[in-house]
Amino acid sequence: MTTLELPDSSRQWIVDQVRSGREPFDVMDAMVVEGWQRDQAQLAVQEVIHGLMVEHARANGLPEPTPVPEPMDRGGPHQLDGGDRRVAVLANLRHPRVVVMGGLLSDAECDGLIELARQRLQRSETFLLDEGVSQVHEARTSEGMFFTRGENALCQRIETRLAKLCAWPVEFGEGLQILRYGPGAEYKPHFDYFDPDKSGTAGILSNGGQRVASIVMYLNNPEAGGETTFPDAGFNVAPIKGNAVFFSYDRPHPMTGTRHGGAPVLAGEKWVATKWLRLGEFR
Ligand SMILES: O=C(O)CCC(=O)C(=O)O
Ligand SMILES: [Fe+2]
Repeated sequence: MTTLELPDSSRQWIVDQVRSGREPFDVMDAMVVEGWQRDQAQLAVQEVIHGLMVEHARANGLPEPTPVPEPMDRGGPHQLDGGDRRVAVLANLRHPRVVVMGGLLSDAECDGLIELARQRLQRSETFLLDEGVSQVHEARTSEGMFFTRGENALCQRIETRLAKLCAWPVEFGEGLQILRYGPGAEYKPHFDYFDPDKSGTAGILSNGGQRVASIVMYLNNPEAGGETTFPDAGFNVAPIKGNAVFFSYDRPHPMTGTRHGGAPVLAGEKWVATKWLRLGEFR
């Protein structure tokens, strides 16, 4: 993070605004009215908020926050710039940090991913970080497969779009994962980051570092069920073909509120593509 020569009085004013619950964008607007350049106001607010978060983490024995992808910096309040496609903002939650996106993928792209994945599906496994192995687990009753990053033209196009939308380098992303849930299948609530206390985690982190964001893209319309749930927030996202849910987590800790699951499919089937973004380059 760049460090600004911020006068103590300005810093204190921003701290007071943020502590009083004012939204960061409103604070920036007020600074612009006072004559600040918008990009300088943004840097100042970001820096002050980051400082407050580090202070809070140190005081409470929590992991310190890392940078995370932020789609809402990429357009206006309703439309995001995906480069080759405009993507709608359908809902936008600050905590947990969730953005529900409309029309991220075209119908043809959804169908294309399903067709490419169908022959390669296997019962999904869960990585058991204590044992350092991946195993079939009752918490996860879907079937799935992984593409490698940039494996084909369709993956490349979608990965380029996601990188643009999230302002996060393509090289920091894992390959797309495709999941199919049949009737009754589900993915019980979990966190997508790797638990720092588990013995298998260090090995995983040596390539790419922590996961910091997930994008779950819906590839079809299940007849009933199959929502993505955020039980700690009481927030559910309907699986609608072409839409997606983005969420970020600035540290591997439940305080991010990003525990989520795939609710049981009640009728029909559910297909999703999941993209995980890492803190660094993933090879
Ligand atoms: O299927 C869903 O709605 C969620 C998928 C998920 O949590 C994951 O792929 O990590
Ligand atoms: Fe997940």
